[in-house]
Amino acid sequence: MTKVWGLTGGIATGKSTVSAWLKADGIPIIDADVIARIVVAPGTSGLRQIVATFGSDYLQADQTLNRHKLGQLVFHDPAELARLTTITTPLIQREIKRQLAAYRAQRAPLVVIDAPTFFEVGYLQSLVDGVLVVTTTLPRQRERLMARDHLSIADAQARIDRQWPLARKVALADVVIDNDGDITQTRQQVVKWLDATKK
Ligand SMILES: CC(C)(COP(=O)(O)OP(=O)(O)OC[C@H]1O[C@@H](n2cnc3c(N)ncnc32)[C@H](O)[C@@H]1O)[C@@H](O)C(=O)NCCC(=O)NCCS
Ligand SMILES: Nc1ncnc2c1ncn2[C@@H]1O[C@H](COP(=O)(O)OP(=O)(O)OP(=O)(O)O)[C@@H](O)[C@H]1O
Repeated sequence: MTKVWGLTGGIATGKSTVSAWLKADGIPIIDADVIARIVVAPGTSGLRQIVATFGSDYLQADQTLNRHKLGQLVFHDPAELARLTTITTPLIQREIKRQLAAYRAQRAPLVVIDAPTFFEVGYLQSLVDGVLVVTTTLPRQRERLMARDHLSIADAQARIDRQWPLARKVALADVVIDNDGDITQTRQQVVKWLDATKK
């Protein structure tokens, strides 16, 4: 039986940091952010639908999606974000389920689904045995997001505001990973969870 765990948190709270450790430990990761890129690659119906909805201004010269420009639009306007996710969510959902079925067929003992909007999309909770939520304080989250993505405070806050508050996600967690401190403390919490889950 394959055990399936969700891995989520807020933007820049440390999901990728945690999932990189799990991957290094040989655990298969289904990464929703990676899938979100694949389903809008050149030649896909996802990209065609985005162009039909938002216009060809959102394509770069090489015909790939101008992610920065689309991000500036949708992260500042919930209605525009909803128009985008109406296109992307079903495509991402199909690919997550396809990858999960493949790992189950291989009898992988443990699979992790890493998704920033794990709870927001609604369908993922029914696929997993438990959910890990990586959290930090809001000032730390904003500071890390600004530094990593070279964003202004307003742009960082707009992205944070497009997701559920961290407290709401923490309330739904089976296990909380507190990533407010030193990275080694976070690592210890992940190792503890992994040891318990592998048993
Ligand atoms: C708007 C887009 C083009 C911006 O691309 P960009 O390369 O700048 O950012 P990237 O995709 O790496 O996302 C960065 C972070 O933004 C946050 N984010 C992305 N999509 C969403 C969303 N729909 N709602 C809230 N936050 C989101 C996540 O925390 C994510 O880790 C892109 O985020 C996108 O296509 N989003 C819609 C797809 C989606 O819902 N992805 C989440 C999968 S669960
Ligand atoms: N404990 C920590 N101490 C200092 N910096 C950290 C810590 N944890 C993560 N970071 C840094 O904070 C930034 C955000 O972390 P990470 O990219 O893992 O977040 P994420 O949750 O995957 O974000 P996203 O939702 O955008 O995918 C990165 O630059 C990372 O190196």
